[in-house]
Amino acid sequence: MRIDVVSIFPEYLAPLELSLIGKARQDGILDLRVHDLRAFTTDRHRTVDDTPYGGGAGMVMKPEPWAQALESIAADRPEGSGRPVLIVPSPAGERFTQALAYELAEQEHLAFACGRYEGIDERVIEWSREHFDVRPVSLGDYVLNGGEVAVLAMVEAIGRLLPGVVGNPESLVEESHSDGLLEYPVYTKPSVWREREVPAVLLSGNHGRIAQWRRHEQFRRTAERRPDLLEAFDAGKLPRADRTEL
Ligand SMILES: Oc1ccccc1-c1ccno1
Repeated sequence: MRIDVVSIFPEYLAPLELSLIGKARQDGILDLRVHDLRAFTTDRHRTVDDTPYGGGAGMVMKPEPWAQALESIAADRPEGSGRPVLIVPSPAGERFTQALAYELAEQEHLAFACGRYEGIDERVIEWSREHFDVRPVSLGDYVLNGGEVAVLAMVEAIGRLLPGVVGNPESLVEESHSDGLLEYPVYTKPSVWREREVPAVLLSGNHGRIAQWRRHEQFRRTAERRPDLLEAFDAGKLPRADRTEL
């Protein structure tokens, strides 16, 4: 998979050089490129923002540097790859979910546009549809100062689903949201810790009963913490987690 990220703070994406995503890049599973939006400006001050039409506080990101950056990415797309997906992190986007992570992990080429200030001139989003499948995406119902943090989260959630990134693909199957429910609680040695015991069933060696207990714990936790997920589960709206291999 090829991923391009455009930001005025490219160093914000440095954590993607670490751990599993960093290793996936070294192994050639993930070709991730970070671009400084200011490299696509032409004025002496490398200006990327200006005052909003219609007034209001803050500044808006100018359209032309974005068009130059995105045209450059579209022109450099991998040989034979389909239409790239442009993900625009935004509080006004569709919700990022595990199902969307699976969907995006199947793409050959993703581009991320990290907005700052009050956002990117809307005409960039419209213009981008000429070259990309454009998806405004929100991490959740809260406000960040820019898209970089959202990109870190999404690239990790997507990248870890690619074949060869996590050591044991089985671990992708039994995690929160993989089957529409929250994951069960986990325990390790010692069996008694500060007078707290591990549930006896987990020490029984009875794999059928352990599986039953774990499933019950998934439903109990989901009902307690995320009843909204339980409704979706009951309605059969499961995320596409039926794949251990993408
Ligand atoms: O609040 C934001 C500002 C810029 C880019 C993205 C966001 C955001 C908030 C939630 N998900 O994305």
